[in-house]
Amino acid sequence: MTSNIADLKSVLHKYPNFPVKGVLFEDFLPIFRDHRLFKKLINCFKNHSDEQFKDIKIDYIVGIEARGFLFGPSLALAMNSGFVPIRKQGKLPGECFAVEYEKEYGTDIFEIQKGSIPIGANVIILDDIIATGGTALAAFKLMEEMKVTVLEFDFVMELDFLKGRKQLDAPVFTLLKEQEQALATKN
Ligand SMILES: O=P(O)(O)OC[C@H]1O[C@H](OP(=O)(O)OP(=O)(O)O)[C@H](O)[C@@H]1O
Ligand SMILES: Nc1ncnc2[nH]cnc12
Repeated sequence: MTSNIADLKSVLHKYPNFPVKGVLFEDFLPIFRDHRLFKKLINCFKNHSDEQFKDIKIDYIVGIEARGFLFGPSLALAMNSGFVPIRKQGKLPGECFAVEYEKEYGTDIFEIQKGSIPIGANVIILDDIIATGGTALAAFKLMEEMKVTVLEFDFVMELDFLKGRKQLDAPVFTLLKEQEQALATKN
């Protein structure tokens, strides 16, 4: 596991002042350019879930637009779970639950299709990064509307200094912890 983590971390790239001035943008897209790293990413999350939820069926991976869509369906397939998307407003047909939220660099509205997850199902919410936690909290609120159980939030990266996980009322697992980011941003 440790060397897998180091391999995955080695290809991450930071872009200062993107998409707005003052934000240090964490890009995890290079992971997908190498199928071996992509496979490691999926295996690491799957191994974690197998250990963490030995006797619990994870019914659905709920992926957050857009980057949660890049690896959510692959992880769901590996875990024999379904995949359900949370999308930005106006993209999903049919009746939806909606919630407005604030993130590190702006505001948005999320939607999920009513009835896309059965009441009482066990879900994991998946995204690339937790920054302020506004996005993840909005996803959680949608899960409350759907009356499902959030077993965990899973992220690839976390901006510790923004303390986003404090907002969340469910366990948080971050595959690649990024302790050094606070320093990088201040410099
Ligand atoms: O913890 P927060 O401060 O809420 O920020 C985290 C969110 O921001 C990014 O998404 P973004 O809204 O940029 O959308 P995208 O994935 O569609 O580019 C990222 O993929 C997370 O979803
Ligand atoms: N610093 C950051 N890098 C990448 N995605 C983000 N989403 C919110 N903050 C971000």
